[in-house]
Amino acid sequence: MIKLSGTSRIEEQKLRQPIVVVMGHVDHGKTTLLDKIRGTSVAKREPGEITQHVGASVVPSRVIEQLAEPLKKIIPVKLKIPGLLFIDTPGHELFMNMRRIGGAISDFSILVVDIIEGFKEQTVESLQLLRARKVPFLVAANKIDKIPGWKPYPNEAFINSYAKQSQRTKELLDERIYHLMGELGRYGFNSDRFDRIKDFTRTVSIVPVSAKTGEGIPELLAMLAGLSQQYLKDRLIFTSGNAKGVVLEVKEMPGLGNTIDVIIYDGILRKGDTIVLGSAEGPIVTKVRNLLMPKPLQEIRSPEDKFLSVDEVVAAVGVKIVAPDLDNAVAGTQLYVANTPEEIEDAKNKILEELSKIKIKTDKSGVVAKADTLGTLDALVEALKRNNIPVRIADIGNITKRDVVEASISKQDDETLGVILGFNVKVMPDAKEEAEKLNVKIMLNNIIYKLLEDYFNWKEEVKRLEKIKEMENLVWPAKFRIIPGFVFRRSDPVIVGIEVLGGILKPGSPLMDEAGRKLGILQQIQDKGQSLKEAKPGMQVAISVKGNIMVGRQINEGDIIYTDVPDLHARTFLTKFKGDISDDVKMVLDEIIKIKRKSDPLYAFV
Ligand SMILES: Nc1nc2c(ncn2[C@@H]2O[C@H](COP(=O)(O)OP(=O)(O)OP(=O)(O)O)[C@@H](O)[C@H]2O)c(=O)[nH]1
Repeated sequence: MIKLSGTSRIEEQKLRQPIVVVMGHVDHGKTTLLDKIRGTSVAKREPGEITQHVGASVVPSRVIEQLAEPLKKIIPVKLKIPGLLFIDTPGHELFMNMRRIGGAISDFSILVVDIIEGFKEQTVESLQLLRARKVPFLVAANKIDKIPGWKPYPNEAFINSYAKQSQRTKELLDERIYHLMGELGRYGFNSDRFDRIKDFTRTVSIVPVSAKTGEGIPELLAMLAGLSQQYLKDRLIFTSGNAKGVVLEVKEMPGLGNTIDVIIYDGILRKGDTIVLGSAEGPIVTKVRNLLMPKPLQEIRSPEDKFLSVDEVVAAVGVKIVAPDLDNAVAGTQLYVANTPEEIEDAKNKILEELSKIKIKTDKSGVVAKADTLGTLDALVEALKRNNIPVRIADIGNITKRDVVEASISKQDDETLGVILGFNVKVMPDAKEEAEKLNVKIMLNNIIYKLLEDYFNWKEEVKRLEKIKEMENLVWPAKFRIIPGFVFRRSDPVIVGIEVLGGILKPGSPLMDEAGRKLGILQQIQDKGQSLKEAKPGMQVAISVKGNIMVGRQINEGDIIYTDVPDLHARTFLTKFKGDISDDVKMVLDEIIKIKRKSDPLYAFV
């Protein structure tokens, strides 16, 4: 007989498997740890028992109890939960944001931290998500085999292996644990090594493990099972009503069409049930044609023979659903079984509400956020909000021409908002063309914090360029002297040789004398026949000045001349660009202010 974890003896079953999600920084060992855990359950599988689900793996309680045998003092309880269901793909953005009504689908989480590296960006991000979603967690302090001097004892319980290490190695490990405790404390979490904790409701457990050697895996599983059974009882009570779940993935399967991989977190799902779920266009109502579970590896006869058709599954389970009309289904959406017209109506409303909450058009001006699933979109929008980045449009799917047009509207208000941020999506060819035409920036990344980092770097660069442009448009303070004997033309335009004494002299600047009398506009600066964009102190150049002036009348050889900086420009230098101008420019500006205030006491008043 084939026993599906979670589907046998429905009536007697009281608690379902807790759903466990592994989180943590890239390369800290999430995948390796999951592989080790999966390997453990496959190795100790009973004939016919299915531990591999669709998108998830189950470690039966029988296996956990067997592993925890040497740890009786730490985990005294007999397990009542049927096992632990691990979501197979690590990646917190999606799974932490797949929500069931009133919380995350994850019942418990493992935060993997490389014991050598300590906390990193995604560790902190994960902690923030865990706190926001109120998900209980423990810390797997991974890679203990890398502690200097560590002697590995494969698949041993940590406490046994630890006891056999040298004093120095024990101390080094303890130091790293204290360090982790400090880091957790910084984010408001009390924590300790699991075997030193008295009150598990107030203290986060740190379990030292090696995903490579398997050391500590017995404790990790025992702690997960013990803690979730003890503290999440109400949440784990099995109900035999209509199934509720979340869609992990939408997949096209040869011969089956579009199928959905679903984690059912509550109730029973049967062949023939009507299900309601979300698509980018609205709720989908369809009927379950088939339910598929992976066959145990040993029983697969051919590549097409990977699945086993079952009549029903009960929570918690990962299952593949075959049904018509799933083409536009989106990952991350809720799924409800609804078998009466009232239930269907109710489920459709819930889906609509969920979709409208996430597909937001909030801020009038803001960035465009696109993601592949509802869960990732939700996570992206939340991260943007947390960083005070306004969002004009958030939607699921690839980046289209319409998104570019929307971004270009925001760009008119604020250059730094004319941008599209895409998480795990593609850019459609016409969108790419339009983006080039409208000069809209598109950023793609599959890690949220990197996407935000890219955005902030780009924003800084845009601001810097804007500043340069704005500064270029100002009349700069400058002071120069007409060199005696270097008058090339007396009027219309005046052409003379000068020496810059201070500030930065640029073409287009209006000029004045030391008494503040206007002297026309500086047209060109030349040096050895070359036009210059600016001249700095010490340079001797030729300039042409247009206006109603003549050498010998308004100006003379040897005169000191200043640029006539408009009031608004002077004030801009003194405020916005205060930190960007040199002392020399500031000194010349002070002289100009003195001259100007003789006729206008409020000039450059800030
Ligand atoms: N020595 C040692 N190496 C480990 C351990 N766990 C993982 N590694 C190594 O660390 C590297 C990263 O491990 P992964 O499991 O890919 O890390 P991850 O967190 O899943 O990374 P992403 O999936 O890329 O986010 C790999 O080279 C692993 O072999 C461990 O306990 N000890």
